[in-house]
Amino acid sequence: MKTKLSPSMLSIDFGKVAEQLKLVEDAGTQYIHLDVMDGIFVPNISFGIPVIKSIRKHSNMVFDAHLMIVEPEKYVEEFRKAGADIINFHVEATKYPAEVIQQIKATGAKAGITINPRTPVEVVYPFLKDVDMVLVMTVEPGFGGQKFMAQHVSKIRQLAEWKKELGLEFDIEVDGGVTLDNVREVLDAGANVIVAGSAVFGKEDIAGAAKGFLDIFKEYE
Ligand SMILES: O=C(CO)[C@H](O)[C@H](O)COP(=O)(O)O
Ligand SMILES: [Fe+2]
Repeated sequence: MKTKLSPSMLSIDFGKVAEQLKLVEDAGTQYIHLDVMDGIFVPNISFGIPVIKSIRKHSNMVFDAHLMIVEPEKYVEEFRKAGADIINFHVEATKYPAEVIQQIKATGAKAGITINPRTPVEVVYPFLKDVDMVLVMTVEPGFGGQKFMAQHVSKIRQLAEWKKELGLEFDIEVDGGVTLDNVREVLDAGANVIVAGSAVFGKEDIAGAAKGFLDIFKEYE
């Protein structure tokens, strides 16, 4: 499985969105991570459907939406229409995870299920055969630029084991505090979609930072 970089737009300069998206896309970045926050599921508000719709015109990257919102089932179709290619929702945010997965797939998007640091990885086991992606949080969701919580790498390892045991193909995405210094730890554990916000858009040389990750990924091909 080819490893993908998914830089988080949370750390982009919102006055230079098109320009900075182009920098990472030209560097070879495949995905762009879109952190949607509602101020209820997480104690922060970011951006939503109209912003995603607007930036869709400026990028051909795969739009990897991370919905940190309660009752994601109310908005799945709208996020898909706005241009999301992958829709990740939190298992903690809905009473109906199985239904949300089917709802996402019915739109033609890929379905991802996400777990907070405090959620045991076993919670997603019943859904593994149905999802395209599992997103493991390595910070408390809500803010960029936090410190990587290394104790959650074991969840990635467990998911990689289940994937092998069950003969499944889902992606394992990791999100929160990932840098050039710790990315090998999550790649070694089995993650193949790497979110990095402050470690890409927070850097002076954005294209160079993205290339730094992509060069490390080559070691794993
Ligand atoms: O979902 C998120 C926060 O809730 C972000 O994707 C994540 O924090 C990325 O930013 P950084 O790499 O700076 O930690
Ligand atoms: Fe995220």
